[in-house]
Amino acid sequence: MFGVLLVNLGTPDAPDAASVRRFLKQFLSDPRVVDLSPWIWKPILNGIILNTRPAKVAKLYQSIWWDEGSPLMVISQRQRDRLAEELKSVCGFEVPVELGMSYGNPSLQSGLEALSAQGVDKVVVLPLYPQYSCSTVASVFDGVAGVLKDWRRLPDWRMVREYYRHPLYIRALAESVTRLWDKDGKPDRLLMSFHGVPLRYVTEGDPYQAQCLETARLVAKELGLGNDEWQVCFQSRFGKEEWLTPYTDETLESLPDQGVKRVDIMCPAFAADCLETLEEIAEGGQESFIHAGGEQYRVIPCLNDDDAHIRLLAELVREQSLGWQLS
Ligand SMILES: C=CC1=C(C)c2cc3[nH]c(cc4nc(cc5[nH]c(cc1n2)c(C)c5CCC(=O)O)C(CCC(=O)O)=C4C)c(C)c3C=C
Ligand SMILES: [Fe+2]
Ligand SMILES: [Fe+2]
Repeated sequence: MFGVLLVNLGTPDAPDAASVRRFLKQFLSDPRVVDLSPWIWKPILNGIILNTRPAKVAKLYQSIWWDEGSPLMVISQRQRDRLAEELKSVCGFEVPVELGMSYGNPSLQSGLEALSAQGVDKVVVLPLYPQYSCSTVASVFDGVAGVLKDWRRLPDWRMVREYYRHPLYIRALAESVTRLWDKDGKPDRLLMSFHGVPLRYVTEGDPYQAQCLETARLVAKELGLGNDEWQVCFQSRFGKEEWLTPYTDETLESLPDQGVKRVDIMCPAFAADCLETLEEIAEGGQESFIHAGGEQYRVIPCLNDDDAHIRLLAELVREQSLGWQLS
């Protein structure tokens, strides 16, 4: 029987310093995320970051936390449930879909074990990262392989590596924009803000930046935008190294002086709204832009559990499972 492991990054169990610390420790100890030599990185992580950052970041999580839990978790659960419904109606039989997070709970291990317990021996692993990066998708690969290395009977498994130019993805993003524009009009500029990575990862071969630029170009084309009507930037810089530029915060601060007073911003690298979109972009970004003289700042939600997004995810599963005898 075939099933789906839906994967995202993960999030703390609660918006308090202890939970955030536990989450950050696991996340930031992954050499795919921070690739510095452990001799250099471990003392910085354990001595400085894990002593200062959790309390600060816990406050940020508190500002976006929902009654049901962390937005990323709540939305991921809805995506899981809706994808299972969609696959049932497309395939005509039940397809188990489980959630597994790269860091925190539910883990990749619990997701894979839950699938196995339902008799699944063919697994499509679907990381919810449209653009491939070594810091995200490759870490999912490591995580899944790390679980399976202890199993006697391996499932057949395939992983969606990327979907940055899938027509259904591009269309879903474009429709999320036109929904706003048809109702409330166009801005001066559409910003597409992608999560950043250290520039060095890209110079060493990570195709992430090129894939982000291609996603943005295709969305702009789908929307029929001229060159001065849209722009790409990169958010969530971490640490001292140079990351992909232009940085989102600096871009927002510079636009009003260039006469761009009304901005719409979307985050195509995030399949679900989370701390990085609800706090950094929706709260922090708005403040930077208005403070710099901007007049109108609108945030376009992530695709979350939109119908068009769920149809895309089902199609990715279908394409990945072609050639399997499904039942
Ligand atoms: C340390 C380096 C980091 C890299 C490289 C990185 C890449 C990366 N991350 C996402 C998606 C998400 N990141 C999220 C939170 C988050 N990211 C980092 C650091 C790196 N990310 C940190 C330290 C944190 C935690 C918060 C903080 O301390 O600032 C999240 C949100 C999780 C949530 O709970 O809401 C997501 C999603 C992508 C797509 C990516 C590379 C392409
Ligand atoms: Fe991140
Ligand atoms: Fe951040």
